[in-house]
Amino acid sequence: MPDSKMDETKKKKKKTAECCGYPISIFFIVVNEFCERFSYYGMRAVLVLYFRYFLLWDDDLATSIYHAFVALCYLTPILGAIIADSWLGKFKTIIYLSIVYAVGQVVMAVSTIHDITDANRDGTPDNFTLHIALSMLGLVLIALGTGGIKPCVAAFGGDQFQEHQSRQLNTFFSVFYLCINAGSLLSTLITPVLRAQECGIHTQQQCYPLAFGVPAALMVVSLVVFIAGSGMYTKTAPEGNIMGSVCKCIWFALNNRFRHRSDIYPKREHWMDWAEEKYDKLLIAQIKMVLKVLFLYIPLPMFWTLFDQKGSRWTLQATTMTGDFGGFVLQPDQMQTVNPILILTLVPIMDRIIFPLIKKCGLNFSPLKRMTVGMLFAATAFIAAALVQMEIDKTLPNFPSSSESQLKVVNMHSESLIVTVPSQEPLLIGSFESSPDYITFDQQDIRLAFNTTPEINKDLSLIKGSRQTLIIPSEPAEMYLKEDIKSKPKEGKNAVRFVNGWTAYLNITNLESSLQPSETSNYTLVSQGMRKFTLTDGIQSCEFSRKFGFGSSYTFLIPSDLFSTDCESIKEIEDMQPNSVHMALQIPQYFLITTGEVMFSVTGLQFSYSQAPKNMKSVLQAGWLCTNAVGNIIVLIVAELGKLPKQWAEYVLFASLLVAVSIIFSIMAYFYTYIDPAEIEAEILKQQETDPDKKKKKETLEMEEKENEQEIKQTKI
Ligand SMILES: N[C@@H](Cc1ccccc1)C(=O)N[C@@H](Cc1ccccc1)C(=O)O
Repeated sequence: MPDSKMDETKKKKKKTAECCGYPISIFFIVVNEFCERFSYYGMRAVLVLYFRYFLLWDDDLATSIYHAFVALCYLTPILGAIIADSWLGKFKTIIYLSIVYAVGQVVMAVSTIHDITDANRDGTPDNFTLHIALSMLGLVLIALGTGGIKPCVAAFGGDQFQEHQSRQLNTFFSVFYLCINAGSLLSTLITPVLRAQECGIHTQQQCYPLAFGVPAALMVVSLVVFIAGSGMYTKTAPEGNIMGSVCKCIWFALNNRFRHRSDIYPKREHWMDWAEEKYDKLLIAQIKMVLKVLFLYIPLPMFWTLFDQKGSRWTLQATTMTGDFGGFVLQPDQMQTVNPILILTLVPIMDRIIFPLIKKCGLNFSPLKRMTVGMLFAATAFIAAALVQMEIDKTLPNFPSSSESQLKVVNMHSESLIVTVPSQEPLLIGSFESSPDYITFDQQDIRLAFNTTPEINKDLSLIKGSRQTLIIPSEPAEMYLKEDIKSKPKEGKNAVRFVNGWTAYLNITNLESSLQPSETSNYTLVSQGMRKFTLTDGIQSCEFSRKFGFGSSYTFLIPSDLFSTDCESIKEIEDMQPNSVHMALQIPQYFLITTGEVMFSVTGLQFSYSQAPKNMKSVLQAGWLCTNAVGNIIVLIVAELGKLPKQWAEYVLFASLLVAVSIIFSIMAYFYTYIDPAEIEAEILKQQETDPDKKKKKETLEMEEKENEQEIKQTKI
C-alpha cells in the first residue's frame, strides 16, 4: 500500500467512545467472536458423528471429509484477506461473509432432518443423496464464511484502538483468545447433549437438527451483535490489493532474474533484489521479511496434522471407552471440552508463571524454541494416545478376520445337550444356556452333532468374517442361525436382543415388531444407564430392568415361566462385554496436546504478528492459518495411503513424523534472525529520501517496457 494512503487511513481514525480506557466498540467484536466460535466449534463437535451415524459413512470416509472441511476453513482466510484489503474493507467483508456463514449453518441444520425424506417413516432417510448434497453445500458456505472472516475480525478489533491504547490492545488480544475458548467450550458441552436428545415428526431419532440448529441461531446472533455496534466502529478504508502487489513484485523479480541469468551481470545479494528496477525498496524489503517467515512455516502443518485429530480419531477412540464418572456420565464427543478448559487455565499459568520462571533461570526461551517444544508435546500426546489404544485393544472381543467365521450355540431346549464340533472337545450346554464363547472356524461349511434322541446331525454354512449364533429352540430339530453384530455398537451404545422361549407371541418395548414363539429379535440399541423393558403377550405383562454400561451386547433368553416369575427368570448371555477402559485415561493426551497448543499456536500467532511488516500482518495471518489447512490435507493423505492395521500404530507413526519434523524446524529456527520490521522500514524510508536516482530508475524502466510492447505489436503486424 502506498504510504500516503496509509497516512490518510491513520488520520481518518476518529475519537471513539471509551469505557475504562477501552473503545466501547470492542465489546461488540468480542461478543461477536464468542458467538461465532460457539457456532463453529458446536457444529464441528458433532460433525464426525453425523457423518458416521446419520449418513452412515465408515470411519475413514467420515474422518477424511471432516479433515477436508477443516482444511477448507483454513484455506479461505486468503480469500477473506483479499476481499477485505482490496475491495470491501474489513467491516463489509465481515457482514457479507457472516450472512453466507449463517445461511450455511441453516442449510446444514435442515440437511440433518431425517423426516424430510423419510416417506416410509422407518426412522432412516430414504434419499441419502439429498441429505449429502445439502450438508456438503452447507459445509462449503460455512467454510467460506468462517475462514473468510477469520483474518478480518481480530484485525478489525485492533483497528478500534488509538495509538495511546497499546496496553489495552494487548489485553484485547488475550481476552479475544479466551472468548474463542469460552465459546467453543460451551458449544462442545452443549451440542453433544442436544444431539443425544430424541426428536422428529414421524419417528423419534437422535436430534441432529437441534445440535446443528443451535449453532445456526448463534451465528445469526453473532451477526446481529456485530451490526448493532455499527455506529461505534472505526472503519478503515480498503488498503489496496497488497496480495496483488506482492505477487506482481515476486513475479517481476523472478522474470528479471531469468532475463539476466548470464554471468556477465553482477550477482545481487537476494533474488528479490532483481525487482529493484521497478519496485520500491520498501516493498521488496517487506516481501523479504514475509518470505523468510513463510519459509519457516513449511514444516508447521505437521503439528496441525496431529492437533486436529482430537476432533476425529480421538472422539472415535472415546466411543470404545466408558464415560461413567460416578456422579455424571460423559458422552464420547464431550471429551473435546477438555481442550478449551485447559486453554482457559494453561494460558494464564504459562504467561504469568512458567515463562517468567524460565526467564528468571536465565534461559532464553525464544518464540521459535517454544514452538519446537510445543511440537514435541504434541508428539508425546500421540504416544499417550497409542498407549491408551493398546489398553482398549486388550479389552476388545476377538472379532473374526475376513477368512474366519465364528459361532455360538444357545440352548433353549428343556434338557442339556452335548454338541460335537469339528476339531473341538464336545461341548456340554446346559438347558437355557449358551456355549462359553464364540468358536472360531477357518472353514465355512461345518457339521455339528447333537446327542438328542434321535441324534441330530446338522450341516451349517457359516458366513466368512461374521459372528453367528445357532439357536436351538424347545424343538431342537427346528434349530436356526442368527447373525450377530461383529463390531462394537455405535456411539458407545449397547446392542440387545431377545429369544422368545414363551409359548405365545410377545410384545417388548423398544423392539420393532412382536416376537413369535422360539423367534429371536433383531438388535436394538440402548444408551448407557438403567433401561426398562415391558414384556406382554396381550393378557399378562411384566417389567424387566437392567443397568447398561458402554459398548456391550447381550442376548436375553425368555423362559417358559416368564410371567409366573415376574420376568425375573430372564437369562442374559453376554455376547460382548461393556467398554472397560475409562475415558479419564484420555486426559493425559489432552493435557499434552493442549500444552503443545499453548506453546505452538499462541506463540506462533504472536511470532507471525511481530515479524510481519505493518501492511502485511493480514497476509501472514492468512499464511499462518494456511499451515492448518495443509495439516488437515496431510491427515487425509496419510489416512488414505497408509492404512495401518492397528490404530495404535497409526498414532505412533504420526508421533514419529512430528518428532522428525520438529528436528528439521529447530535447525531452520537456529538460522533465523529475529527482526524489528518497523525499524527496518524506517531505515529504508530514510535511505529513500536521500536517493535521487530512485524516481529516474523507475521512469527509465517504464519507458523500456513501453518500447518492448510497441516492438511486439509491430512484429505482429
Ligand atoms: N483451543 C482451540 C479451540 C478448541 C476448542 C474445542 C476443541 C478444539 C479446539 C483454539 O483456541 N482455537 C483458536 C486458534 C486456532 C487453532 C487452530 C487453528 C486455527 C486457529 C481458534 O481461533 O479457533
